[in-house]
Amino acid sequence: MAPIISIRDLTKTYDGGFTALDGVSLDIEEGEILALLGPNGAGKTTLISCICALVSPSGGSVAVGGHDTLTDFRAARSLIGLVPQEVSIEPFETVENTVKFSRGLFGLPPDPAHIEKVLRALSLWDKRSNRNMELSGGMKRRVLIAKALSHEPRVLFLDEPTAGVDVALRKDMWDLVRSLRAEGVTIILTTHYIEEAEEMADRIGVIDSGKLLLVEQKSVLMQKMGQKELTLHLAAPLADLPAALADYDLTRSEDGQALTYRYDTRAQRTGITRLLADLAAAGIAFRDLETRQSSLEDVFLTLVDEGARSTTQEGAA
Ligand SMILES: Nc1ncnc2c1ncn2[C@@H]1O[C@H](COP(=O)(O)OP(=O)(O)OP(=O)(O)O)[C@@H](O)[C@H]1O
Repeated sequence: MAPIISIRDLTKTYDGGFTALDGVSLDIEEGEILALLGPNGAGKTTLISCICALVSPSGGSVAVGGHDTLTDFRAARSLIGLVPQEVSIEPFETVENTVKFSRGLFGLPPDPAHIEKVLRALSLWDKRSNRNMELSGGMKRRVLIAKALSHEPRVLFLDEPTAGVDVALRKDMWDLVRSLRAEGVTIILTTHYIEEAEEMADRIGVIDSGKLLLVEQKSVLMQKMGQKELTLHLAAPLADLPAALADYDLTRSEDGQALTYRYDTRAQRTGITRLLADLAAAGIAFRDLETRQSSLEDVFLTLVDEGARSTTQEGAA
């Protein structure tokens, strides 16, 4: 099946000369939840804004549902619901009218039943006659989501939807995201909460300095996370790894005082028993050991760190 969003070689250089996107290519499949992770200033909002045609790219192309966002803007935009990071709603308008108005902006006929469904799903039905200015911060965020869903989009963008919201609202939001996905809506979210991406996403993309460093199925990343490290602090420093241990995924510390063995926690055999026997046979004794589980956060930090180093090297070359 053709991807619902197809991004090719997208670049964005802002007027001041800053390059916020640097050759991003990505296909997003219909019905998936994609989480975009990246540090502050990585380019996540710029990417979303280019896909939603709020920011004009400097190069490359984006198609949504087969419609080019530049040459076929209206058709592309009508498929998209966007929940922006910043809360911006008309303070004196009522909740219900705000959401109805949003639907009208897309040229769709009124559909009170749909508006009611959306407001109920977001626990806003009881507040429908309140003015936006009378709502709490969390409720205003819900109104933004209701607006984004008012025209029944096939793709929903959530730009840091849970930044600064309480646990209950966060849970509600994720329930809603799950039910939308069940209806076939494609969801792209940015978040700083790695656990959230871990829980919700089908695929995870890591972006830094305007470059997409990785896009991977969560299950594949989880496999990487399933890695554990066993560090052996040796009784005496080791100058070189003996050839008898060459088959193990072993790293010698710089000072030769420690050996680190990486293994998959879900593999049938970890290989630790055999390793310890082979170490003893090679005459290598250890005085202490520790184990450590790598997390998605480790994977993320390593990628961002490696990305930063390769960018510095490119700059120096
Ligand atoms: N209108 C603009 N003019 C100039 N530079 C901009 C503009 N908007 C964003 N930038 C710059 O582009 C880079 C990427 O910004 P962007 O908002 O896309 O990052 P982000 O990944 O969404 O960050 P955060 O996690 O902090 O929201 C930043 O260095 C930012 O300062």
